[in-house]
Amino acid sequence: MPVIELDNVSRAFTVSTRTGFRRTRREVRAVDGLSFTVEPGEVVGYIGPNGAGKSTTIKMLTGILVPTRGSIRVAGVDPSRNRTRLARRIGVVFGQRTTLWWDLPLKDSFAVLQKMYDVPPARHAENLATFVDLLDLGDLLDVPVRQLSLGQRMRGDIAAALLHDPEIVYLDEPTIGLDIVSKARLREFLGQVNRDRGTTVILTTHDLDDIEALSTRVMVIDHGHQVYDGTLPGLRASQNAPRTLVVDLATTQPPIQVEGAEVTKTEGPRQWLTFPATTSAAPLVAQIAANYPLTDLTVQEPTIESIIAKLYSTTPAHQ
Ligand SMILES: Nc1ncnc2c1ncn2[C@@H]1O[C@H](COP(=O)(O)OP(=O)(O)OP(=O)(O)O)[C@@H](O)[C@H]1O
Repeated sequence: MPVIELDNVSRAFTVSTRTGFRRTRREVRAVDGLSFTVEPGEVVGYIGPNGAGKSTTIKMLTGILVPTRGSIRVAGVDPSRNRTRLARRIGVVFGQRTTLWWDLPLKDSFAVLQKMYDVPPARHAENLATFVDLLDLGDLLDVPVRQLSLGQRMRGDIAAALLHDPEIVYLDEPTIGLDIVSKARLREFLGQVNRDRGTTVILTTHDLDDIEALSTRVMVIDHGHQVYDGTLPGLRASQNAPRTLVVDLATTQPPIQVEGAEVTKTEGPRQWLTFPATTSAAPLVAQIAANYPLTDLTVQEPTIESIIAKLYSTTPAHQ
């Protein structure tokens, strides 16, 4: 049974703008007719350009915002009518803000949360020990939150969001501003929590490496509409973005002639050829090997960045 269900959900805002002495009111549909379900244990990457409606969706899922139209159920309840009850079953992390108490040492914030969520002391101690170990928080527990670096604070925030064993966790830009090592560590931790505890994860991010590392499913939203829902390989295939053959020849040559592929770049004896995603690379490789002094060769898949950019540019709202 789905743990999250949205049925034709919309949320509009009235925005007033002023030009000279005239004030005009305009309706912005941040989310417009959105329907989807999420099964327990899924890790869904929820992506879209700025202003697409991602935060509005997450706010409706946590019950902070009420939809203008449509219905939402999270863990079997309507979030806006059961906000307090639902709070025990969900965890939320906003990369840009902390939910920890600024002046308290990290461990005191954790203690407040234990009381707030009424977590049995033994369970709290067990979770704390696990998270301190996995997130390497041992030396930070006595440090006031305001003295933590961004990466340290983020690890603290993620532990805080998970201490009460939520079934669902919403992560809004959890790796924003972190260095590569911290990002990798956080992704590994989140993957482990999902595997070990079956926690459902909704991940909003502009860092597509987060999605590649963690998500089994990608949902793309643009102008409040869903424009894609499926796997990452499926997203690649749907956009039919060309693949690239990187060919190393024994000697520098003019652009080589290969039927079904086109040279787009040369650099000394190396040449780059693009070919349609629907074509197999094998006959191209055979052609090159038969006609040129081939020494090495690799096939490059299109980057997700290029695929997503293509998807945004082809959605109706942009045309
Ligand atoms: N409280 C509000 N009042 C008026 N308009 C709003 C409000 N909140 C959001 N909007 C508008 O709704 C649209 C969607 O905003 P939302 O914050 O959900 O986008 P987002 O996908 O999270 O963007 P970003 O990636 O920039 O965080 C935008 O046009 C935004 O200006």
